[in-house]
Amino acid sequence: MTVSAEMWLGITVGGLMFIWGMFQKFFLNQFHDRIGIYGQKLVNLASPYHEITFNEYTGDRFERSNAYTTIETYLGANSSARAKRLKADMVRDGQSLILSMDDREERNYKLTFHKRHRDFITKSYLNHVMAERKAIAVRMRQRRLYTNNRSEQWHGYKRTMWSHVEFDHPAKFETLALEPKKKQEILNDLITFSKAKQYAKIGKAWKRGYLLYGPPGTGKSTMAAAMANLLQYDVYDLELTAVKDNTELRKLLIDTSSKSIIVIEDIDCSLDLTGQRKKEKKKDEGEEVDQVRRKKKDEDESTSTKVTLSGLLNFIDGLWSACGSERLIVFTTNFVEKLDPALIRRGRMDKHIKLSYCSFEAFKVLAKNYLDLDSHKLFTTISCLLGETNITPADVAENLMPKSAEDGPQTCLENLIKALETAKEEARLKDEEEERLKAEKEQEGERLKAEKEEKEKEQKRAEEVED
Ligand SMILES: Nc1ncnc2c1ncn2[C@@H]1O[C@H](COP(=O)(O)OP(=O)(O)OP(=O)(O)O)[C@@H](O)[C@H]1O
Ligand SMILES: [Mg+2]
Repeated sequence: MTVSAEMWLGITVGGLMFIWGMFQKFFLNQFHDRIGIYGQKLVNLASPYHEITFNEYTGDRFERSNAYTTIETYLGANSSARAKRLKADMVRDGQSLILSMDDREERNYKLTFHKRHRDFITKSYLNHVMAERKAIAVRMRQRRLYTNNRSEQWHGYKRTMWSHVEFDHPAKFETLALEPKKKQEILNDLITFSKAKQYAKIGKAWKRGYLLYGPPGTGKSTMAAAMANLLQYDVYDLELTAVKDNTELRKLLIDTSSKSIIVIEDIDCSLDLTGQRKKEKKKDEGEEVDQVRRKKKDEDESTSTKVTLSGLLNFIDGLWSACGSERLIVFTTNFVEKLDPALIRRGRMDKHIKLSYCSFEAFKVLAKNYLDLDSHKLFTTISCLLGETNITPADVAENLMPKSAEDGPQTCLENLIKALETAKEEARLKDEEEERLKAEKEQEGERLKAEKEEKEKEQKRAEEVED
């Protein structure tokens, strides 16, 4: 072959390759696409199934699609159970791992359904997924315990009315020592409240007030925490003595989120009967404070820094709360009789719950909690003693707690019996002492009466002699 013949062949082969490339690019690809489209149409015609795809990212926005994240939450663990590539994250307690889909895993969800169910899927099912997703998000979120800051901290760069920490209280209704009937009643009330969307429909703020009263150590604070845990609410622990006036109180309320429980502990100590906030005791240690200046300061305080009863009533009535949001208000007190009736009338404090000394039923809950006991031969003795003396659940719990590793249930129950006997003896001595004081007082009264009578007689006699 000559050089020119070789060159000609080379050019021809090159030309053919080029033409084949062009043919592929412009004709075959289009042909292929068309086949794809028509093929899919044909399959769709034949197949009764429809499909919705939810891509993680839509359009050219670099934001994750809401629909995708909704489904991700809804499917929860299921989606990662099927994924081949997983990534692990440490959860907040640092003790367990959460597995989720790896970033390189293809991210979209496909919902396939029979075309006859199209209406059901697009109208009902997807709405259900969205509603469920909200409920799941509420269940999963880390709840918070808020405490109110003094208003001096409300301004500036880090201004916050409420400071928060993670709310991690272990209290549960199951472990609360209370008569089962009473416990069930409270549980029913709370659950009915949490589902009562009609509150908003009838124009009533979706809130409910609970007044928990009883002696110290009967579980008022524990119950407030159990309520928050049951309903999965945040807790706002409102310290009224740190609130300057009604305006501040209103601002604080506006700044609370929905699905929350606002707790005011020992309400009787924060507000006195006349509606005047009790002044906080301030220690003026060391330096002598100028009397005049101090008087002026007190006057200023009494005119400008107080939360009044009516301010608190407005607060409770939810006049300032956003409608439709779920809020519980809980007051605790040791002295219910000290509270203004207006403050605790039904409608404001819808439910009054008396927490009292430990009954046998309540003791059984504590024995189960602390010793995992359902029955024991010492229970009869304990039942008798509980009927004869007053002891708080806090004291019972304290005695049931093993003091050392060797302490078994028998020892703990014996400790409790000893404590009950001591309490009974102390109560007997106290009663005796009271009786003695009463008798002494009566005797003294009689003596004074006799003395008075004797004096009167003497006076009469003296008058007769004079006559
Ligand atoms: N009814 C109860 N059920 C279970 N545990 C209880 C109960 N009452 C008290 N306790 C235990 O006693 C401790 C003190 O209880 P809590 O703080 O709830 O009492 P309180 O009624 O709020 O008292 P105070 O009036 O002094 O605020 C709790 O940590 C809890 O372990
Ligand atoms: Mg308390």
